[in-house]
Amino acid sequence: MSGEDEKFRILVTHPQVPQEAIELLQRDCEVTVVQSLPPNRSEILEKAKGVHAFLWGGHEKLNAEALDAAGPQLKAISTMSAGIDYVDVPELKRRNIPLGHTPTVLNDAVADIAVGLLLAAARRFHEGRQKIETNNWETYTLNWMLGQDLRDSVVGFYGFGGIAQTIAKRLSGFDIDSILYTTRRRVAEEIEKEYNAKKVDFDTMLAQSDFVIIAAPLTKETAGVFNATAFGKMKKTAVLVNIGRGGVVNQPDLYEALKTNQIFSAGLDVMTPEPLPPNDPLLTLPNVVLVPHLGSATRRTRTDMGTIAAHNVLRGLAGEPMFSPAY
Ligand SMILES: O=C(O)C(=O)CO
Repeated sequence: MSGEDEKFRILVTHPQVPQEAIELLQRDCEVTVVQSLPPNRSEILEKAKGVHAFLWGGHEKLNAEALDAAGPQLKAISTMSAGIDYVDVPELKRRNIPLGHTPTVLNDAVADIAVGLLLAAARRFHEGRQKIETNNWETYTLNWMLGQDLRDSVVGFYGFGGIAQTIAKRLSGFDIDSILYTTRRRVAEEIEKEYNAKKVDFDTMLAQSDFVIIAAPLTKETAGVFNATAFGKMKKTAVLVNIGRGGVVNQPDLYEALKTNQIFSAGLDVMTPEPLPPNDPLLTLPNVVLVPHLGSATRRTRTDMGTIAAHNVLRGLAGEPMFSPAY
């Protein structure tokens, strides 16, 4: 489109999408930004009417209702996230609407959080703080608050894509022994060599790993696979880290496994539901470290995610392949 009256119209569905992204879109398009925080569904639906693209800034449901609210001229959408579990992908495909998302750019930030959670859970940071707060710092015993070593450990990954490989790169600095990973498809041989990684079945990965890191998206296949049976196959000394999606874990089963010391500890960036209610039983356990889905929450990453989402949208509008297509 060209000329003042014929500009593409884009709805940005979150008021905190970085200014850099808005400015990119504004160069050639007319941009409307949702103002409510948290974004109000009715405001999104009302402002969607007649737009040609969405920059979908939050994790609000992106479904037929939103697509209908825009109308048949809607040509392109990008999320500002790697995970797209809140998107009705079959519905978008049915309508031939290309979808972009923002993987890769957040690999470093999410990997940093994963390593932080792994160390915090292995070395009992949360419990340690509780000991100080309750005046239970036992200086007299040598065997107090012993944790798990990363050195010479076997690290298991459930999912071995970009984020997992970025975690593996960081862990190589901790002198781990090797990596076992469970995925549908084997990764390239060079990658396996680089990280001393071997593809194994789920049960072997669970049984042989000292640390198990969930770095898989939530899909029909991954939902709830970390359940009582899976925890029963893990080492009693194992540490579980989840930076994928809360739904991959059966949370009541995880609670039981931690409470009964069936596994050693867990570090979670993602959980069910989000936000986790303050009275959730997980919060009563000393051996779980929780952070409120902060994986991609760094300034630089957020800006990069916004910019990539904007490029996705602009390319989609131009009928070109998106910078990072979701399908
Ligand atoms: O972008 C995503 O999907 C995330 O969950 C980042 O933590």
